[in-house]
Amino acid sequence: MLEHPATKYRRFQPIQLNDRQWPAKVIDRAPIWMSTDLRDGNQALIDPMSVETKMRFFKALVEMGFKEIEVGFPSASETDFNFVRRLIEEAAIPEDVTIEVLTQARQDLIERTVKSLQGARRAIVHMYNPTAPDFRDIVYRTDKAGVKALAEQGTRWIKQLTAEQPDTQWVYQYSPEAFSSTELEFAKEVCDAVSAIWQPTPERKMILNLPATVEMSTPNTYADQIEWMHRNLQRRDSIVLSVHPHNDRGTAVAAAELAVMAGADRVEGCLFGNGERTGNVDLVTLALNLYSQGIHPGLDFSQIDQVRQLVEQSTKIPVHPRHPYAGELVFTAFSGSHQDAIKKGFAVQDPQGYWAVPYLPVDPADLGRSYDAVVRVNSQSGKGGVSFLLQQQAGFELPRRLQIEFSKLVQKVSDTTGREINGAEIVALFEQAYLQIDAPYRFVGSRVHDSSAEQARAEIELHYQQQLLSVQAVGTGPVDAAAAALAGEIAQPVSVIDYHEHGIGSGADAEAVCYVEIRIGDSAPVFGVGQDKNISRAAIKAIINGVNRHSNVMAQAA
Ligand SMILES: CC(=O)SCCNC(=O)CCNC(=O)[C@H](O)C(C)(C)COP(=O)(O)OP(=O)(O)OC[C@H]1O[C@@H](n2cnc3c(N)ncnc32)[C@H](O)[C@@H]1OP(=O)(O)O
Ligand SMILES: CC(C)C(=O)C(=O)O
Repeated sequence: MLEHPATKYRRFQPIQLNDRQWPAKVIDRAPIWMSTDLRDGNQALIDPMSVETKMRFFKALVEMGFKEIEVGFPSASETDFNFVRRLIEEAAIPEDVTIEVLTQARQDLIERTVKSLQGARRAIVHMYNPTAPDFRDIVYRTDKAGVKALAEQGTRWIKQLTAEQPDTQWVYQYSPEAFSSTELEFAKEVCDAVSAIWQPTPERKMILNLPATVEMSTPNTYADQIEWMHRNLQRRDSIVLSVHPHNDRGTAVAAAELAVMAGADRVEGCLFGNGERTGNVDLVTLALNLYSQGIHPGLDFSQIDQVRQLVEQSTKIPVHPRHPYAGELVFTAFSGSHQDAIKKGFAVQDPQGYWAVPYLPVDPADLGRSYDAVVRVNSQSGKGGVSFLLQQQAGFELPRRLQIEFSKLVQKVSDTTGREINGAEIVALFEQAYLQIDAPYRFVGSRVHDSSAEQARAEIELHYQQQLLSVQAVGTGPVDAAAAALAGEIAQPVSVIDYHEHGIGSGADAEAVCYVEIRIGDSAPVFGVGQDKNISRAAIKAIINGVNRHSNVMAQAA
């Protein structure tokens, strides 16, 4: 890299628009969307789409709700020409959808373009020519007058040729290519000259599309340019003002949003930002940004994974796992504090109320994404994530101190293996550590007699060192009685510090789970967990489990 990049790169000059209005504007409805996936997106692919792929993509765009779809550049290739013909001949274009095609301002190309549209009910013919100084000097070796004359001439050709096919309802779109690096006064002069020839009316509007063909400035500058055109263009009431941002600086979404605040009625772009170089503006992000503000975008992304698959298969370009709203990882938290907040958010989320789950800007379910991937556990995770998965996968709702203890175990495994621990593995670890412990004592059976409101007698049968034992005691309830019975057996006091229970499942499959924290003698407290269809048996199993775990800890320490 250069030490002094200013010797090579010129700074983009800001626009003098001191009374700009757009910063105070709020977007309160969706713009008109135009998908150019099948044109700008397609022209940027290593392998452009076949007719079949385009057809599948077109149908999916229609299902998503797009009403304007640029389907190709029919004068460029047989594939594009044939695709347009097929759409028309197979009547594949719904009544409320308008197809659009692109052409250069060249007579032969315009003729072929208009020909491709024969029989269309309604069509947008989109003509472009570059207007910026670099293009004038380097590519066209002409001056402003030459560029303007080309735009005017091309418009006349289109007007004349489309008039010969009066059964089609024609809409004309003009783009001063490289608008955002064109002198504003000159861009307006060319656009005004074009609209003067086409003569749009408020009832039969034309589209003026102002592209950031290469994104050159911060989005506020693009917004200034759009507001200036919006305020100064002639025949504004007969014009649909459209924007077409590219993403060279990575700010196309912001540029499009500010441009809508600045007066744009319409946005052209591609799904997930496919398109030339760094891509066109991403229409999925734009639409879902609106959705997350409570504004319906008029596009349906309720099966976002299917949309992503369609785009990946058609373009052969993967969508980044961190792509807003659609990436594989964007509704996933690995880190402990995020998981903790998400878990608490889900616990209090009112299904009918405003969405307020921390770290999740929208409800994944609205986009057809499951909650399964919301929390994933690795060495960066804490108790919140571990207990969330344990609850989600197996229904266990651990008390807080047990969450802390168990998450340390999971973290140790994750640290040692150096990888993610999935939900099934977490459940297996939990069962191994807390449920599948039946030595030295194995529960065989139990009976609890409530002798009075304050007293219960627990009789417990146990298997111990290949013998069947029977222990019994009286306590204030089944838990207290079971603790006393086990205390007698191991000849040490067993005190219950904490007790929790809950149900898992429903109907005939319902089970109770009990968690006890017990202290045996003066040693450190241990947890015991018991699960059974009968709640008293679940509590007794939890005490036995705690005694076993204590005994195993002591054996390991010895
Ligand atoms: C910003 C954008 O995305 S614009 C869309 C770009 N998309 C595409 O180019 C994809 C489809 N294009 C193609 O397949 C080809 O370019 C074709 C078939 C349309 C034309 O191919 P060719 O005739 O071989 O010419 P090529 O594309 O090289 O065009 C260059 C010539 O067209 C002229 N030209 C380029 N754009 C335009 C335009 N918008 N209006 C008028 N003339 C133009 C150039 O000045 C150049 O003229 P020259 O030969 O006199 O120097
Ligand atoms: C044809 C125009 C709108 C274009 O694709 C661009 O400028 O990027």
